[in-house]
Amino acid sequence: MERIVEIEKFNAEEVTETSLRPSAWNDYIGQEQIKKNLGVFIEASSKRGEALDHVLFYGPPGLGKTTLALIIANEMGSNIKVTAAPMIEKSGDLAAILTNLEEGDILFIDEIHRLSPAVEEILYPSMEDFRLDIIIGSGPAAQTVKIDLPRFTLIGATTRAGMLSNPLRDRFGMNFRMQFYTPDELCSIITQAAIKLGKNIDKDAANEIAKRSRGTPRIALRLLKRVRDFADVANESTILHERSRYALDQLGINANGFDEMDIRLLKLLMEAKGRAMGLSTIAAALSEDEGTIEDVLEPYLLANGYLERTARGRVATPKTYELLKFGTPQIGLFE
Ligand SMILES: Nc1ncnc2c1ncn2[C@@H]1O[C@H](COP(=O)(O)OP(=O)(O)OP(=O)(O)O)[C@@H](O)[C@H]1O
Ligand SMILES: [Mg+2]
Repeated sequence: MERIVEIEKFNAEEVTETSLRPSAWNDYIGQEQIKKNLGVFIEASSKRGEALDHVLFYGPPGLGKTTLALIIANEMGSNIKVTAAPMIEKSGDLAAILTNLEEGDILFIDEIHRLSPAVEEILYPSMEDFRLDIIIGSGPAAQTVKIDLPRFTLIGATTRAGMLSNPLRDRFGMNFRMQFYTPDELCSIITQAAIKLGKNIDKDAANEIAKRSRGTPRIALRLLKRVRDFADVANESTILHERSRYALDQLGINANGFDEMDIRLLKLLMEAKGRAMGLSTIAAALSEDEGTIEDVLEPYLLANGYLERTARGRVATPKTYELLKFGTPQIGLFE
């Protein structure tokens, strides 16, 4: 059977990323625990000749949720239809997608926390009973028409797990939280991608990029491309450590991979001189919404010990003060 991969979402980033995206299970580096579990479930459902149970991936952007969904389809030899919640405006849009699926197909919905309540309502029975309930007409004459759907697998992805409604979350048979990548894993991803770009890369150079990538493959690949530009201009066929360090410095990439928002958040906390700061205060000061700070910005800082959550709010850790040279916290929180 020939596989069809339909991609509806086509922004510039997706297009440039596609060429570096691994398509085989073994080329997907890291997320070992997720891969191990998924491997078992995929094998079991294949053996039974059934569709895989619905899967939800959540975690910060660029950690490989979309990539993993495409790889699952590849592994199962299934067709995959890729879409994103903001593209499914009306319940009719979702009904059209669902009725076009075939037995064993995978439907990938990105940013699934953004589905409207009306669309979610249609999704529930579809996920649970593979049945579409459509209401025709209105008022006393309204009728519900039930349409049977083929058994499909829904793969949902979200950066904002907290914004998912409970009934929706409960309907996924498997939930996987994506982890940040270790520098070693990022090194392998960078080296693999460099080969695809037709370049050799020195181990130290790959390491240098890995260290500054915020634990995130998307950032690592972006930095690799920019470093490659510097190497190309210098007519070097291999990306060397010295060149990569120079390029990253020129690009203003912090040695710890912090981006501008990370720095703004950490500086704000350090200005509080060790006093804990509540989420809503931080959100107001940074003009960002609370959920984004909690789900997108903080996980990396928490995972690496730059930030702590206490009962009273967030504080920067001594590691952060040390790193950003801001003096030590004034209030004795760390004694
Ligand atoms: N484990 C991995 N091994 C190799 N490359 C990876 C891996 N994970 C991600 N990538 C690369 O990183 C890029 C970003 O991954 P992807 O688009 O899957 O992230 P995402 O979690 O879906 O992000 P978003 O939340 O923004 O949709 C892709 O181009 C992919 O090539
Ligand atoms: Mg994605």
